[in-house]
Parts: sequence; structure tokens; C-alpha cells
Amino acid sequence: GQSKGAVTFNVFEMWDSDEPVPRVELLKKVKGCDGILCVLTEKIDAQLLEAAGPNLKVVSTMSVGFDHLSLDELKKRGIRVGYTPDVLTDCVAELTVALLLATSRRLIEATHEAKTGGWGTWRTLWLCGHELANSTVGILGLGRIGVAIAERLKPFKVKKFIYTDVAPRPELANMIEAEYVSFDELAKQSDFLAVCCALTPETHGICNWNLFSKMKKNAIFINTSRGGVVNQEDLYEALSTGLIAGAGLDVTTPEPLPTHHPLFTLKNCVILPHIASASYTTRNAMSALAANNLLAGLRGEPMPKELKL
Ligand SMILES: O=C(O)C(=O)CO
Repeated sequence: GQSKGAVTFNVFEMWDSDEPVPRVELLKKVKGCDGILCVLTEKIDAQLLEAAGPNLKVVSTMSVGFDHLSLDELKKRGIRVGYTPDVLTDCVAELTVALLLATSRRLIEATHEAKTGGWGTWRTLWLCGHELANSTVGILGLGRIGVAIAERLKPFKVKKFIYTDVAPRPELANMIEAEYVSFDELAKQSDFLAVCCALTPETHGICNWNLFSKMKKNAIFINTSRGGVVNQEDLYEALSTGLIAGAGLDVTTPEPLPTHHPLFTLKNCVILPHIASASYTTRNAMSALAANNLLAGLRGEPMPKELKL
């Protein structure tokens, strides 16, 4: 007597903790599952899919990023994948702007000085930073989030938006009047460079010495995508030698970044603990979408947001 489209769970098990489920535990628990709803701390790879076995039909991740999912392995097994684009775009763009301003205007350094006695008399060059007005903002990987960042930065009187990607994306670019440039030109022209691409084998480590060495001395580098796109040794060199002016990172490798990591010693590096989508509204929307993707997948219906494999 169940209503049409209802999904009956024989067993529904939830890891009821904010801490990630230990891998060994997860490998045991997934055995025989039809569906898995995960977050980005869970690696969904061949080992896990083998442990789950042939019942598994759908993996729903509560994230827009999918670098923790082995897409080839999922595709090979005919497992459908749901993810959570769109619902976090505003929240991530907002945080990216906050991180950019915190970095360029040295807010973290400034509050530290204010409360630890570093605040003397008003001084002409003390805690000077770089402003957005008349600047060129570069976007590495133009998608929903890059557009939303540019829309928010425009009222700060940015002079020009430029972007690079595997190919021009005129529909998105037109929304923000952004010009398509090469990777090298993006490095050379950007006063602010925001990384908004997905982490894939192609983008792994692309923000390395080759990029930083072409950037302006006054440039601010911002990453709210994935730590894996950055070569952190090269970024450390670039920041500590003044090759670029500053970096704001919401994502690192690994996460959490160990407290003794050299990047934490730099005043011109602002590090946040992966909080770009952390608003109550957005996290609620992400969890609802992830649940609805899972249910649709289990019913064999179109998912609200399915990742095409
Ligand atoms: O959704 C993602 O991919 C995140 O990194 C957290 O929102």
C-alpha cells in the first residue's frame, strides 16, 4: 500500500556524526547498499565500489565538487551520480569576495595588530594593500561560480574581467563582459586571480611556478575551488619572495592543513578551513538536493542534478 514513487528502505543507515566515517567502517557498511549519500571527505573509488557490490545504483554527493569520486569506475559499473551545483553558488561567491578583500586589504594582519599592541599612531604606508577599483580580475575556469564572483566584484569598479578555460564560454562570459585570454595572458594581466575550476587530471597542479612567475608583483591569488590545483611549494616560494603580493586560500592539500605548515607562517597568506559553502541556508539546500538526487536515483527517475558520466 505504498504511494507511487515512494522508496521503501529495508535498511537505512546514517553516520550520525560531524566527523567523517572511518574508512574501514565505511567499507563494511556499504556492503549490499543500493545507494550512498556522501560528502567530499569520502573517497568513492574502485575499492569502495567493490566493497559495496553489484546492488549499488546511485552515489549522491553533497557537494558540487566531484574529485573525490572515481568517475571512470562509477561509469564502468553503470552507477548514477548526483551532485549539488547551483544551490551553493551565491554562498561560495560571497565568501570568495570576503576572502579576496581580507587578503588584499590585509584584514587578518590588521585585526591582529590592533589587538596585540601593533597599532601605533596613524602611519602613511602601514598596512597598505591593493584595491579593486580600476583593476583587472582574472578567472581561472569560468563556470557558475566564476560568473557569480564577477557579478559581485563589478560594483567595486573593476576595470576588466578576463578568463581562461579549455575553450571560450561566450554565454557565461557575456553575462560579465569577460574577455577570453590564454593562460599566460591571464597570469600576466590579472591584478586579482580567482581560481574557480574543477579539480581534474588536467587542472591538477596548474597553479605552479610557471603561473606565479608570470604574475604581477601586486597580484592577489585566490582559491576557493580545490587545493589540488595549486602546487603549494611553488605558492610558498612566490609569496615568501614577494613574487606575488598575497594569497587567500579556502582549500588546501591536505585538509586540514597541518598547523605547522609553512604557509601558516606567512602574513600575506590568508587560510580558511574550507568554509565557502558554509551558510545555514546553503548547507540545508545542499543536503535536501543530495537527498532528492539519491531518491530519484533509487527510483530510476531523472535526478534533480545528475552528473553526466
Ligand atoms: O561543494 C563542494 O564541492 C565543496 O567544496 C563544499 O561545498
